Amino acid sequence: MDSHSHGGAGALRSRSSQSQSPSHSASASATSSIHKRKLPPTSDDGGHVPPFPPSSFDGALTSNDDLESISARGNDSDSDDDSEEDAVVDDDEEEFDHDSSMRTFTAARLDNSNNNNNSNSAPRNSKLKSESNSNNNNSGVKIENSDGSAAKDAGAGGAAGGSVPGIVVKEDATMIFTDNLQTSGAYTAREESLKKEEEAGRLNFVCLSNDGVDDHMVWLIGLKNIFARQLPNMPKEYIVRLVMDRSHKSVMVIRRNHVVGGITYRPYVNQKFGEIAFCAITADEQVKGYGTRLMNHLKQFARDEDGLTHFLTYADNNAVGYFIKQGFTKEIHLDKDRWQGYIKDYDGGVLMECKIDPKLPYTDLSTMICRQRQAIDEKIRELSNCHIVYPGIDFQKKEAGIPKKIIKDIPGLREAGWTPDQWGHSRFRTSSASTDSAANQKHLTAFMRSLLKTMYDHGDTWPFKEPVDARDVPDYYDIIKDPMDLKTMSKRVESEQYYVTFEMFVADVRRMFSNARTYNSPETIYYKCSTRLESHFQSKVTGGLQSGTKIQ
Ligand SMILES: CC(=O)SCCNC(=O)CCNC(=O)[C@H](O)C(C)(C)COP(=O)(O)OP(=O)(O)OC[C@H]1O[C@@H](n2cnc3c(N)ncnc32)[C@H](O)[C@@H]1OP(=O)(O)O
Repeated sequence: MDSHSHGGAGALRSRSSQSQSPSHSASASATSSIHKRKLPPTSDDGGHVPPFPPSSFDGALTSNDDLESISARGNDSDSDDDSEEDAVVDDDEEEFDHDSSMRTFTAARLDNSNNNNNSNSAPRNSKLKSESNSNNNNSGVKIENSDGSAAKDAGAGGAAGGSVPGIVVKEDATMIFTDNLQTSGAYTAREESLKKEEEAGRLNFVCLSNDGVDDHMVWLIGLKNIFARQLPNMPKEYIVRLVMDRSHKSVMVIRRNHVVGGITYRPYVNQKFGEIAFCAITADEQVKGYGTRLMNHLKQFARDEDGLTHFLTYADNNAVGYFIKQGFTKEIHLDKDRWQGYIKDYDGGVLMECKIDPKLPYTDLSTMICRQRQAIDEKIRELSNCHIVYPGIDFQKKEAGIPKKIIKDIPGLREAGWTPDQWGHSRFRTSSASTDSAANQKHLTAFMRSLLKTMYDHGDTWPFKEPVDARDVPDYYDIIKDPMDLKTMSKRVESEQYYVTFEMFVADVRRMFSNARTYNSPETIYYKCSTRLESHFQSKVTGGLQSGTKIQ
């Protein structure tokens, strides 16, 4: 990138819109002296300026200077620069003054410059973040049948959810992805709603160049005004010149016959790439999805009408994020022979490239994404039952979190892949399959006692025998909020009342080991002891269960 310096402050301008930082401005320039566009010898304009202004606008805009002369004037001084600009865009300034959206932007910009002298990208980004977050939150809505009862078949691999009373199956994927945009992601939702606006005729995307048609000229001037406001460091003459240059085209968002924003680009048809010169959305319509939809229309148009395969642009530093989201990269893969010497260089910007896909339905991406999500959802349904919602259990508790009655089966547990041989997750039963709960408790206590003994006998037990003494380890209880040790567990076992299920006992053992690994780092002896003792415990549980006591 060229980084020539310029004599006068008035010359130091870039396309940069939002960054008001003096340092940024001082390094940023897009005046003709660094504007290195090299017109291709075979170019349709052949290097000469297209007729401008069009006949219908005679007198409205009077300057059609070439860029070199703009640069020369721009270099003079601030006041020169201003007066020159005024001479060129006097009439347009009128429009600015009457454009409330522009006033809003100016106010916002002043606010920003008060709050943040270097760049307003931070507040801008936080706004973007919060918007997208709120959208994302919406997308977390759980979809179930509205009546909560009409369960549907779970699909190929699914359980027979439809026939089980009380089971709720999430709504059909088609419904989720086409009728409920909240679940479809912020991008798709925005694209879809703008598409609907287009279909209803309230929004239009048009691609025009300076063709002399009155309506088109009004729109082009509206777009030029937006660029001039949104890219304040760009010389206004330069904007006028490119927007009205007949070798450039502009894709515009038109709402209620007013321009909301647009992109001006120059198609290099022979080289099959386009150069995006300017891109902006009017201030009070930004971050509503127009920029994305505009880019999608541009890509579709440039591919289908101009036969382009790539776009290049010098993205302003503070707009790089936007361009990345539109598929642009900083790596330029396009053969240099195709573009070097053709496009304009800008300071304060990053050269970025976007490959235009030959097949993608750019203006209907939302439908494509919805279908992809639907296909993935269907695949997940084939492999899992996670869309089936079971009614749950009536888990009545006494004080100590102990079930009043034994729960025979938890709905959905077996369907989720649970098998009775998974230790630690089952109710304790002796092999005698006694239904006498007192006898069961006795067997359970004996089994737990034997497990504690085998741990006590193990050589790695010493760190776990007693509760950790806070005098020895002052911060232990700051970090470990739920301590456990073998002595405490022994007391609980001997009470013959605490551990009424084997899971409760196993939970305490696991907590004791996980505490040790939370507080201590892996290379410590405590950590290693916990790992070894736990595996010893596990093997004893398995062995004990196999030899007479079983859980189910
Ligand atoms: C080549 C050049 O012209 S470079 C100069 C680019 N133009 C400007 O900087 C002028 C001021 N800015 C604008 O006019 C607009 O904000 C544009 C054109 C950059 C973007 O248009 P918008 O309508 O605001 O974009 P849209 O609402 O579609 O946002 C698309 C995504 O880009 C993000 N985005 C928009 N602007 C920016 C930005 N400046 N930086 C980072 N991300 C951005 C949005 O948050 C959104 O992200 P999400 O999909 O994750 O929610």
